[in-house]
Amino acid sequence: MALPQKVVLLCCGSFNPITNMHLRMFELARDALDATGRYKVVGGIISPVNDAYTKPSLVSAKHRSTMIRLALQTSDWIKLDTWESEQESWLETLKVLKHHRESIESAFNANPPPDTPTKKRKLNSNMSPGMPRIKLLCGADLLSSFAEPGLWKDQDIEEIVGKYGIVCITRANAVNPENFIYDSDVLTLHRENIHIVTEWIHNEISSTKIRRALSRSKSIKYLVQDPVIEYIKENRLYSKSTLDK
Ligand SMILES: Nc1ncnc2c1ncn2[C@@H]1O[C@H](COP(=O)(O)OP(=O)(O)OP(=O)(O)O)[C@@H](O)[C@H]1O
Ligand SMILES: NC(=O)c1ccc[n+]([C@@H]2O[C@H](COP(=O)(O)O)[C@@H](O)[C@H]2O)c1
Repeated sequence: MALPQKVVLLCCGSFNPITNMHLRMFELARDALDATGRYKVVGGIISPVNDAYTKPSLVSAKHRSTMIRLALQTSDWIKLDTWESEQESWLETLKVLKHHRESIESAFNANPPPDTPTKKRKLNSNMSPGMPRIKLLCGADLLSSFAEPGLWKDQDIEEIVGKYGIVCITRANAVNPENFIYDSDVLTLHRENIHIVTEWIHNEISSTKIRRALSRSKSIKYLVQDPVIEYIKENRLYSKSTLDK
């Protein structure tokens, strides 16, 4: 039987702030992919969006990254990567995927596992059987944003789904990903590259609701990691007065 394909999951987003659901997405995705026997998830990357994304109430990437780092203290396989947020401007998600693919390939080629045949090492790195592949991890709302006019380039969607693949977690109040894929020719064409993972423990955790609770001085305990809550308090993030500014 063929060895499972190694996979690194990349989740791009605002993380404003990071919630327990962001962390749970990685666990759900790893369980589901590993269970297929075709994949083995070997890593996870969280890439906070650049400040130039200019979403209302987006706190600085410095704060968002620090909160991610604090939240990841309990994970031994998900890592923060600040490359995207350190760029001069906002970057399309396809470019972020490409950057991480290239980093994984150069790390692999610099230090290939001892059992990789020398010939394979010299070939196009994608050909190496042990080379981890990167997939985009997202919620169903991000998948459905593909249909928002002008938001994503058609060729970016085609390359993301055709060349990389998507792991999509179902989300309360978001579209049913199966229906959404059916409505799209390009997503249907690459259906085998889209892994839908059902979150059976329905919840409505979102960063928007966390910010709203904070602005009303309501507790967010058990929805966000404790060190993140401490950091938010210390830096007075998302209070009514700071959000109004
Ligand atoms: N509860 C959730 N269920 C499934 N996916 C989620 C959930 N929360 C966030 N995600 C996914 O995590 C990724 C990053 O999300 P993001 O940081 O934009 O969080 P968000 O909660 O959607 O933010 P906001 O409420 O500020 O728009 C996206 O792909 C999003 O779909
Ligand atoms: N064209 C694109 O590549 C494109 C468009 C919209 C959002 N995104 C990304 O999606 C992620 C989530 O964005 P939201 O927080 O707006 O849901 C961000 O990382 C953002 O950069 C990418």
